Amino acid sequence: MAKKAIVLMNLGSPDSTSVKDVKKYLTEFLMDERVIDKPWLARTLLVRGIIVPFRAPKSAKAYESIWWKEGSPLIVLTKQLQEAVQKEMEEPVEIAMRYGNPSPKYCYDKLVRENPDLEEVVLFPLYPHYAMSSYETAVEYMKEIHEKYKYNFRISVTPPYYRDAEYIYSLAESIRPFTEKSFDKLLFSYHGVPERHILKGDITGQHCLKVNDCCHVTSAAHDQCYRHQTFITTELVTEKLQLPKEKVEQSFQSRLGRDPWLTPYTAKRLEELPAEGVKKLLVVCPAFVSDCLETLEEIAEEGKHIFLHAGGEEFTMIPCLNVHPLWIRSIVKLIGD
Ligand SMILES: C=CC1=C(C)c2cc3[nH]c(cc4nc(cc5[nH]c(cc1n2)c(C)c5CCC(=O)O)C(CCC(=O)O)=C4C)c(C)c3C=C
Ligand SMILES: [Fe+2]
Ligand SMILES: [Fe+2]
Repeated sequence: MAKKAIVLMNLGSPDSTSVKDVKKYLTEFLMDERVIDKPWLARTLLVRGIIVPFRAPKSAKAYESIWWKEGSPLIVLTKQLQEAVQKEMEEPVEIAMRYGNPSPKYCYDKLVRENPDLEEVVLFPLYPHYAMSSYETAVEYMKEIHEKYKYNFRISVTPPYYRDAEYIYSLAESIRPFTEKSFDKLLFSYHGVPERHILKGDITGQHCLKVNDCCHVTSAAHDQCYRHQTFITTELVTEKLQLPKEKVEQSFQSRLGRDPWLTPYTAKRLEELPAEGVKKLLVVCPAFVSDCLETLEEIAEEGKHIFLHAGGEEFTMIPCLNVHPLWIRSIVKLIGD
């Protein structure tokens, strides 16, 4: 029985690849006001009336193409991560998903049942970067459930670790073996967000996407600027791997809807790169620490197809950190800090 416990928090997946389960998952996900930041009525009409009915059958097919016999890769890999971290820690380690299962309440209840003297829970978001639609919503929801059900333990939160030396080292070392054979470019493809989210998150109200080269000009806004934080991860990993700048590029994937999202868009760059002389491409997706639909389907299947169809010759997707031993080491270190 422990006084302190760790919760690894991830996004979540549908319970199965059935259209019904995918609809339920997408509705919970997209009705989150930190994901689709429109007033409740507009969001409800858009999500329940348009996005979910049209998207669910397509998403269900996409999930089917990557589903493992044990379940969703994201959930299976997060469980594997839990087991690997647990081996290195005395405190109990649990997982909780922002949408779907296992839910935050299920996770807290299990911890309390098994550890009646629990005093503190450390939340570890499996997102290296701060975004309203990922890190923030996960943390705020865990806090909301904690308050709603009046649990007796206190919670603390691991800050975004996008520039943490151990994290950068683990990411760089996971990429290194792929850079040891010949390649033309390494593309860092991050999950995108609407530009509006970046403007909303700007605590100064006058920096993000307003100042020239905003993400490289010092600002208090950067503590919550997803775009800035992704650039820093790319720059630090590039430095660590001693790669020439011209062999590295950054883009943003997974755009939903017609609003402007962060650019350049990955799909567009994959189509353009072969004509620019890039024939052998490596792609890494550091917004995700566990492989998931967005890496296994959107990049490794769809992205590869776009690139090869446009004249590319070799496309290699570098796996996420998943259960890389250096990543486990950095999680343990970050939790201890
Ligand atoms: C407005 C829509 C979305 C925003 C903003 C968004 C931000 C965001 N998402 C992740 C991580 C993941 N997203 C995943 C899937 C996914 N994302 C969206 C929409 C937005 N995400 C949708 C609709 C979906 C579902 C699948 C689909 O229909 O395309 C996943 C994979 C989940 C899985 O089960 O494998 C992850 C992980 C981040 C980090 C982020 C902001 C930075
Ligand atoms: Fe997403
Ligand atoms: Fe910025």
